[in-house]
Amino acid sequence: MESLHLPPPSSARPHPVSSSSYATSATNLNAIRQVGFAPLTKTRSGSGSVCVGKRVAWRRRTARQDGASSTTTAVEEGSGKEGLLLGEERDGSGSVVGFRLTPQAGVAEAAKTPDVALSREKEAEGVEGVGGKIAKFTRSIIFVTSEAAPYSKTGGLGDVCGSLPIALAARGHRVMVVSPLYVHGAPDKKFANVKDLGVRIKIQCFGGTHEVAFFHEYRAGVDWVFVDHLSYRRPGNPYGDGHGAFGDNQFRFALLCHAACEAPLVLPLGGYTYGEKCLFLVNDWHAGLVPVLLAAKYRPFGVYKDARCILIIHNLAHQGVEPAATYDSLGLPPEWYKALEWVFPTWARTHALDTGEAVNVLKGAIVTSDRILTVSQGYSWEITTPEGGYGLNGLLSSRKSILTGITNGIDTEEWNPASDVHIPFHYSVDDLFGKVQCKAALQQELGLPVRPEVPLIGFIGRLDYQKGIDVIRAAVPELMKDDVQFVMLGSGDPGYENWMRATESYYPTKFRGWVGFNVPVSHRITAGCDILLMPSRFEPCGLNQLYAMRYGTVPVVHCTGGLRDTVQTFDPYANDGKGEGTGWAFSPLTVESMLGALGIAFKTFRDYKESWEGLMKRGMAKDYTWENAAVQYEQVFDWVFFDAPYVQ
Ligand SMILES: Nc1ncnc2c1ncn2[C@@H]1O[C@H](COP(=O)(O)OP(=O)(O)O[C@H]2O[C@H](CO)[C@@H](O)[C@H](O)[C@H]2O)[C@@H](O)[C@H]1O
Repeated sequence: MESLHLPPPSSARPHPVSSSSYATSATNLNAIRQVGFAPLTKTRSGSGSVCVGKRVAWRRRTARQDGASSTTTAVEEGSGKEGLLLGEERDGSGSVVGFRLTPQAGVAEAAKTPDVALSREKEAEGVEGVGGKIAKFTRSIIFVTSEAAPYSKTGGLGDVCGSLPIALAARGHRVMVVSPLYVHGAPDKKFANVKDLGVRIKIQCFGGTHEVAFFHEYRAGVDWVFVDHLSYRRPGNPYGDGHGAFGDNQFRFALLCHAACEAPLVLPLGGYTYGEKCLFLVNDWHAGLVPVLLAAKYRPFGVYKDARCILIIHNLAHQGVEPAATYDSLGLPPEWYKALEWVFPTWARTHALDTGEAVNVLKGAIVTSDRILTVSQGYSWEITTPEGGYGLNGLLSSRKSILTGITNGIDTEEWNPASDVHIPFHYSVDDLFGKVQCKAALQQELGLPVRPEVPLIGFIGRLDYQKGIDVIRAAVPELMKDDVQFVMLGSGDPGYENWMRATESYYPTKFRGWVGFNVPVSHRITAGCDILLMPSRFEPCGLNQLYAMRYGTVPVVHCTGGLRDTVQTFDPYANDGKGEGTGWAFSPLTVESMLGALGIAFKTFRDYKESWEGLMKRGMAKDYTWENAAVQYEQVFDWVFFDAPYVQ
């Protein structure tokens, strides 16, 4: 299919008109958009940090200045006419959550699109979703995320935000995913079906007014919404390029959050907006300003008072911390500074005059969200401990009663050894011959000796401290003494990338290091290896061990977080000698204990073929479908609506 080249938003585009025709509290919205959160006049302490003690005085001054904070303009060229009310949309409790309007000129196309209209009607009539299961209460759900596969992916976050929305939509929920439109240069096939909604909003933050546009694709029952702004249109991945992280990431993701808060109010998807009574699912720090904005910018004006927000933590190590002086740019009222305030302990400060003052977006999300979820139960406990809490353990402990974990699912269509388009041979739990062929094909592809009797170990992941890559590096000389083969696929830290290249030339018949991000290769490694190694220092959930088990590849993992929850150490004596378990989870994280676990795995692979087959088959039989996880999410959705909003 011919892919689209998307032009950047510009003032020459169709002129937006008032959004007053939408089914929202228009008067209140206008009030919000007219209230100024103008930047404060800063004074500085000796260290260069903003002096917080002066804030109140500045606030009074700026309150009189009254610059518009966020102006929303929308819909169709020129008309400004209100749509005709055709009907209402009600939730499970009978409350009106949205109105069906006659489509306005700018949105007629979306409403007319037959598959969109038809599937939305089917949902409304209660036609059964995938697996014949529909949620008891259906909700309007807004995912906010920095990445969503297949449009953007650098790791597991993209996988989750590409799959969970579809699973929830299949259960009858109305689901929108808001993420940036990362396009650059040549037309990008991934965005070939994305259409400009013709809606522009103006967001006031970072000392200026920034216009963003919304693009849209309705796919697999989900409204995929892409926020378009020049700052997302650059080479590299969503967060950085060869020179490191982008310096304006705080701005880029603040913009995403502002736009995501407006999306349910201004986007007439399928003819009508999602409305105010919706549930935001915000993922990691990039989306962390959403609950703060709901509490600080919208609720004081009576907007979103029935909405709720759940923070999903995929990785606590990244928190969106920036100098305290940047607070004034975020487009938040000055009196909410404390929500984001973050003071580094004395030992972490760089010099004697450093006051350690910063703003921490994830902290802001933790103190304003209605509930907090992590991507496994084990991790939800770990982040309340000093070892796993990255400084936020105290705060997270204080919110323990609303903190839960749900293990991620996997996309069982993309990751299915019986039909995977990326692997050369197919197989299933009933016929494993294809796996033997996949191993031979992988050895051949990598230029390794084709030897079925040699255990082939794989590693896939970011070359990052989190993934225990230093432990692998320290263990390789010892590991390579054994008759094994090892293939690593990863990118990240240039030091480790160079080490992988050097190791390959040092052990040409045993080691391969594939530097880069390559999804088809990751599938072939998952299918072709006997063992998947994951010595992660911490792992909120981990997806590769789940993919591995589904492909009959036995995981050897560090016993932490989601790895501990999902990989059960092999016990050959259990079950009347038939054995139990799906892999090995070793602890502590040392070279010795990792080599010890690998040694047992090699012995089992070589000498106990039946036990090995049992390990493979038990892993392949595990149910890690998103359908399963979605049902658990729904339980949390019910809980979040039982309670009043945490910040009113
Ligand atoms: N070089 C490469 N080439 C091709 N594919 C590659 C690759 N490197 C990684 N991938 C893929 O990226 C994904 C990585 O997912 P993980 O869950 O293992 O880790 P990540 O740390 O990114 O995610 C964070 O979020 C997820 C989702 O919640 C949590 O499971 C996890 O614990 C947490 O750290 C997998 O799909 C993997 O195959």
